[in-house]
Formats: sequence, structure tokens, C-alpha cells
Amino acid sequence: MTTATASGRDRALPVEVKICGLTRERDAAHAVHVGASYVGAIMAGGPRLLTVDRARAVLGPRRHDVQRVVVFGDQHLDDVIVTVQTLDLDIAQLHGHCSVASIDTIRRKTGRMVWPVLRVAGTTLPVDAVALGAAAGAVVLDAHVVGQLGGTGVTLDWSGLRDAVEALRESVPGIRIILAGGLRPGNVIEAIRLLSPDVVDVSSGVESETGVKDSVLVEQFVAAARSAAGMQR
Ligand SMILES: O=C(O)c1ccccc1NCC(=O)[C@H](O)[C@H](O)COP(=O)(O)O
Repeated sequence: MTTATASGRDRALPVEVKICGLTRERDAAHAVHVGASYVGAIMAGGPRLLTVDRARAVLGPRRHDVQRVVVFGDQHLDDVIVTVQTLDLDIAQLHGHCSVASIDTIRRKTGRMVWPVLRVAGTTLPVDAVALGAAAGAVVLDAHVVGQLGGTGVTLDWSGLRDAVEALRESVPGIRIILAGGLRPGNVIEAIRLLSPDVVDVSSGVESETGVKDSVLVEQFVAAARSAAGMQR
């Protein structure tokens, strides 16, 4: 039995999991094995940066059981498009500066989904949240940390952001909210309860060292996210 909310979201829908910042084939395979719906590789700089060849090896070929995401930074748009095509990606996550025009161009030229990232500090969303969300049909909410694009381990103010996220859902019906930033097995249920994201996205919170995923933490994270179905809002 499911219940539609005022914003049209289905309370009992399970929350999907994205395991991001993968650098090893075995970690990606394990994430899929335990139920992650998305696996992500970083081409945006930082300590988990992969080349195109390493991203191909880690993410593997396109397939039905998982969606493969590459996180881009401030690359030239043409480079993003070529990489999406070369790796046959499902989703391009834009962690650097992005615009409605760049989202439209990537979508038109690749036919693939684009996830713009809203880097959030405090309890408001950036002014272009509605425009970017409407163009892409989805947004990633991640922590705004000066000098670091992502993989920061810093959490958002989930309860303080509830009104802003609800307003975004009302402005862009059907928008998918991907929640990132400092999630861990021990706090993901609370984040889901407060913000009802469609997807929870984790990197450093399931690592034993930078770029190395801990199989037990990954399993615990997926199990915790799954257990939160029906608890939202
Ligand atoms: O993970 C990185 O190293 C990274 C570097 C540069 C840009 C983005 C990056 N990560 C993107 C992600 O989608 C992460 O999952 C997200 O930032 C959450 O990270 P964490 O707070 O460590 O869970």
C-alpha cells in the first residue's frame, strides 16, 4: 500500500542508493551486488580522480541492473559530451558551474540524463535551483565547502532545508532529489526521514581510506536506506 503526498511523491517508494567516488572495480561490483542503483566515478579533480580508461574499467559496460554516473567539474562542455558518449554513460553529474543551456546541450547531444549539483550552505537553495531542476528533472544537493567540490563528508542542515526542498518539489513537479553530503550508515535514516530524497549518495562515509570502499559499511548503508522506505516526511 502506498500513499501519495501533497507534492505527489510516494511515501513508500524505496530510496535508491548511489555509491560514488569509486576507484576500484571490486568496490563497484560489490556496490551493485548489495543493491546500489547507481555507481559513480570522479572526473572532477580531487583524490578520487580517474582517467577515462580507469572510469571505463571501474564502471564497466552499460547494463540493466545499475546506472553509471561520472561526476564532472569545470571541464569544457565538449569534453563532457565526448566522455558521456565514449563511456556510454547513463548520467552526467555536473559538480562544477552549470547552466540551463549546458544541461540542454548535453541532453540533446547525448540523449542521456544530467544531474546538476546544488552546493548548499545553510537552509536555502541556490537561486538557480528551480531553473536547473526544471531543465534536468533532477538535482543533487551536496555540501558547499570552500576549496573542495565534493566528497567532503560534510552534512547538510536536513531539517533546516525541509521547506526549501518542499518548495522546489512544488515548483518542479516530479523532480528527483539526490541527497549527498556526509551521509553514513548511522545517519542516512534520519536524513531520509527529514528530506525524503529519491536517491541517497555517499562517498567518504563508506570508505576505509580515501577511494577505498569498506564492504561492510557499503552493505550497512544500503540496508539502512532500504529500511527507511515508508518513513519519509
Ligand atoms: O568524491 C569526490 O572526491 C569528489 C570530488 C570532486 C567533486 C565531486 C566529488 N564527489 C561527488 C559525489 O557525488 C559524492 O558522493 C558527494 O560529494 C558526497 O560525498 P561525501 O560527503 O563524501 O559522501
